[in-house]
Amino acid sequence: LRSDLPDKGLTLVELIQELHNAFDTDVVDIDYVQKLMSSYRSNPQDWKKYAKFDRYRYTRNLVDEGNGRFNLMVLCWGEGHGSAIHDHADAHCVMKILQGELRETRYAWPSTEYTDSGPEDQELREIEKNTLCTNDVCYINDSMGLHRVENPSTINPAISLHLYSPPFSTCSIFNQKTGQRLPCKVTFWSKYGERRNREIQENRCPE
Ligand SMILES: O=C(O)CCSS
Ligand SMILES: [Fe+2]
Repeated sequence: LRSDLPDKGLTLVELIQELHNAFDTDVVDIDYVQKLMSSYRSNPQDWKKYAKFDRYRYTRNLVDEGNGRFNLMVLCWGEGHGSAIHDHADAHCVMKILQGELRETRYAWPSTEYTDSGPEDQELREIEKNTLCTNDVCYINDSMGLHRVENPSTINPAISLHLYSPPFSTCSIFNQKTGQRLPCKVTFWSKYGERRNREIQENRCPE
C-alpha cells in the first residue's frame, strides 16, 4: 500500500480514488488491487446508498465505471439468494464482503465444451467451498475455475463489493448437472445509487 495512505483506513470514496490510481497504468497489479480492497474497512455509511434489495434475486448496483478499466459494484443478497455457476469473461474478479456472509463454491471447467445437453453431459466437479465473512476479500479468474456465490443465511441479508477488470456485460453460466454452458447478459439494478423506471423491465439471466 502507498505509505502515505491514511492509517485510519480508507473511506469508500478514497478506495475508489486509489483504485483509479492503481488502474492508471499499462498493466494493472491485481495483487495491489486486492490489498486496497482488503485495506477498506466496510462502513455502511459509505455504501448504504447503493444497497438496494430485490425480494426474489440478488441485485447488482453499479458504483463506479473505473475510467472504463474496471467496474465496481455493490451486490445485495437476500436470504437464500445465490448466483448461477458462472465464469468471469476473461476478467479479474475481486470480491469483498461488506455485510453478512457469503458461501462460494468453486467448480472445474467442464472437460468438454457443450452448449446443448446431450449424451455427453457431464456433472461439474466441485473443487472447494469457502465461507467469506465481513471484510474478507476473495479473487478469481477463469484460469482458476468457475464458481457459485450464495447467501447461506435464512435470516440475514449479505452485501458484497465486486471489482471486475476489464468490465464485461456478458458472461457464461453453467448447468451443474450437465456442464451445459449458456451466455448470460449481466445488468444493473441501479447505477450510482439511482434506479430509473425504464430499468425495472430489464431482462434477467436464468437462475
Ligand atoms: O457479478 C455477478 O452477478 C456475479 C456475482 S459473484 S462474482
Ligand atoms: Fe463470480
